Amino acid sequence: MGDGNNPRGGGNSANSNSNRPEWLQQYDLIGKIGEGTYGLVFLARTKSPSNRCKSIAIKKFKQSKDGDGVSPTAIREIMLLREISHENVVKLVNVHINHADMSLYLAFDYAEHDLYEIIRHHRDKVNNPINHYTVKSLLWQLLNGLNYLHRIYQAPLKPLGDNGVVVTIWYRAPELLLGAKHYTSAVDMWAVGCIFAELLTLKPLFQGAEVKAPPNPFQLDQLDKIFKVILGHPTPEKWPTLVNLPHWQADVQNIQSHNENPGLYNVVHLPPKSAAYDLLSKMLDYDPRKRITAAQALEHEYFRIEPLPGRKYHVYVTSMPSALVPSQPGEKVVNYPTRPVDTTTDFEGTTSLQSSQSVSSGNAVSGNMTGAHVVPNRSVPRPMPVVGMQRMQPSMAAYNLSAQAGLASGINPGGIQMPRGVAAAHQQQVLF
Ligand SMILES: Nc1ncnc2c1ncn2[C@@H]1O[C@H](COP(=O)(O)OP(=O)(O)OP(=O)(O)O)[C@@H](O)[C@H]1O
Repeated sequence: MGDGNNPRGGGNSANSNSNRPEWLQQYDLIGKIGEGTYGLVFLARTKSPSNRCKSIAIKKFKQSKDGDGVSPTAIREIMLLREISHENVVKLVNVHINHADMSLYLAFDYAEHDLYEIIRHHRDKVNNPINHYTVKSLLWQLLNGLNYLHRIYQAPLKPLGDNGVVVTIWYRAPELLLGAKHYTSAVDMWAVGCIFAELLTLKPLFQGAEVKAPPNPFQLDQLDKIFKVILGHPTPEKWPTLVNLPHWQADVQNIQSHNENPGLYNVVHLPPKSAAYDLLSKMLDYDPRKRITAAQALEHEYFRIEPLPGRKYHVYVTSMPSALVPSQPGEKVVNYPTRPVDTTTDFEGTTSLQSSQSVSSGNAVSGNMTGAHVVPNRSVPRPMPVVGMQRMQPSMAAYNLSAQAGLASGINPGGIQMPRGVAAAHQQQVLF
């Protein structure tokens, strides 16, 4: 891409003869690093003299379904992201529209690691739990970013779409599984609780099997895992609004047939009187109205006792984020793997016929190559996408609230030229 013709500037593209827009020339494309619901994500390096070799994550949005310009989803995300500035939330640094085909590219600060890789490293490679300081630091940073987003994006909360599916099933709050119609900040806190437990045990806490068709929020196996395996089934005494949830009424027999549970503390191997367990159980309170908020969680005793959490992702010591620096002198430094990069895929998602190779993103700046391997296919659910010790994507609630708030007050998303069809789509968004 560097020469405006070749997407990688290194001559190894499958698509070297396509016409590249001028803005692409400020980057060297390294390769594909991920794929989400809304498009592909690439690692690139800036080429400007002041910013030489700064790693950037470029997210290319899929075209809207009708092929009619930039999708309302993308516009919503940009509007939200432009307002966000927080040390624990990944930063949007640039927005580009390729006018030839109206494709949209968002450039973010690059997050070197993610929780999935850290957990996998401990589980599969080193066979050791993550140290308490790191768990606490990751959790604190996650809560700090989330608290910022929840402060910014408050009620009214976004009604869910028809099938209500918004969060990877393993991290989905019970009220959503039982058919709640609104996405709330309490939903995020449930997911944080699940992630906290997973950081402690290196295993997803509630690993239900998802039934995808027909689309339905009611996921019996997931509810089973929560009610039967870990927490016991909820009662209207403890959760009064439970009886109003559509699937509680409809499937009450099915749900209530389970009684036994081993106790959460046994599963996460925490003393029941510990501060860590107290915080975890408050994040996993069935009643969303009683569930601890991000602000309350940050004030919890767990974060006031030793080891105190490392709070800033951008303070690097021996080129590692502070959360990953061991707390005790003499404690072993863990060299976490950096994000794998598929150097064979270009911005069009076209895979070259060249042999597949992977660049350690951590070494990308110095140009080092590692051995050949491709980006692992993460077909199973993984820790909620909002998470990353360096990276946090806003919650869906935040996205949608931003869209509503922004549109209601007439905010233009950063002077972006609106392609055909976007204005009409905007109008539709404010109607729900
Ligand atoms: N700023 C970033 N730095 C490093 N990697 C990133 C960054 N943004 C995204 N990625 C990688 O790209 C993947 C896809 O990101 P994307 O934001 O498109 O989707 P997601 O949030 O993972 O999932 P979904 O959008 O489906 O909820 C991520 O899982 C991550 O591996």
